[in-house]
Amino acid sequence: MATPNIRVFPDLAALTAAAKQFVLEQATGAIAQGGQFTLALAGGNTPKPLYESLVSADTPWSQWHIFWGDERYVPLDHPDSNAGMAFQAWLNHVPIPKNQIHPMPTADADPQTAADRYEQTLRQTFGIREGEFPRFDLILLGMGPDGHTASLFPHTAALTVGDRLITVGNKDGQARLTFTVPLINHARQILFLVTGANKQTALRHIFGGTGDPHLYPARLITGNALWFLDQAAAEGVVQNA
Ligand SMILES: O=C1O[C@H](COP(=O)(O)O)[C@@H](O)[C@H](O)[C@H]1O
Repeated sequence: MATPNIRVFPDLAALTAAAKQFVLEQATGAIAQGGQFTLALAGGNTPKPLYESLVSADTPWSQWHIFWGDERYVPLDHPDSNAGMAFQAWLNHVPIPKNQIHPMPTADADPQTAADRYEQTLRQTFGIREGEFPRFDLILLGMGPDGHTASLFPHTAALTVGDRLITVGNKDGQARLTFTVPLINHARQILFLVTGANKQTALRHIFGGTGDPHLYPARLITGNALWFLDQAAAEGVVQNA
């Protein structure tokens, strides 16, 4: 990887405040330039306080378009649903038009059907043809201790999908839906939010460019990425952290 663009914050609260400011700046810039802001959300624990903090933001919500970068294959009201979490923390409380919020579908018996369906949603919304990739204004990502990002897990088939926008991920035999590596890498801006000491080993390999990229899938994200780390994740990984 080229020299990674990393910022370290003392704790989750400081990281969240900076992430909120960053997201709102990206929104302002995109809306000024193109009249809309296309944002893909991460799941997991780390972004939840960011979503909660966005409830009070002063921004033209009617120009926001929300998608998800990955989803567990469970209904929206399931406690594991990434979309369910974001609705409860944030989206139920702001006036983004409902037809501009696009949770990944999880009701089809075959997750591949759902992946195809979401791919169509993206193609129609962004007005792109077969073989083209949309350019999100901002994709939020997290990273697990195993180096997975979105639902791109180590040594799974999803890592090698290069001709699709959405594919089926595999977490210990459980289906997930996920953005593909090329879709993520096409984003105007990617923002990783990573907290906790248990992420240090993976971060060391990712920033050092060492180890098999398929063992640390976040290494495959070579697009325009900014990394926000808390002190615990950065300790011993980032110089002077
Ligand atoms: O399962 C998932 O985990 C990752 C990382 O989550 P975190 O709790 O360690 O922040 C997340 O980015 C992904 O969206 C989610 O599905």
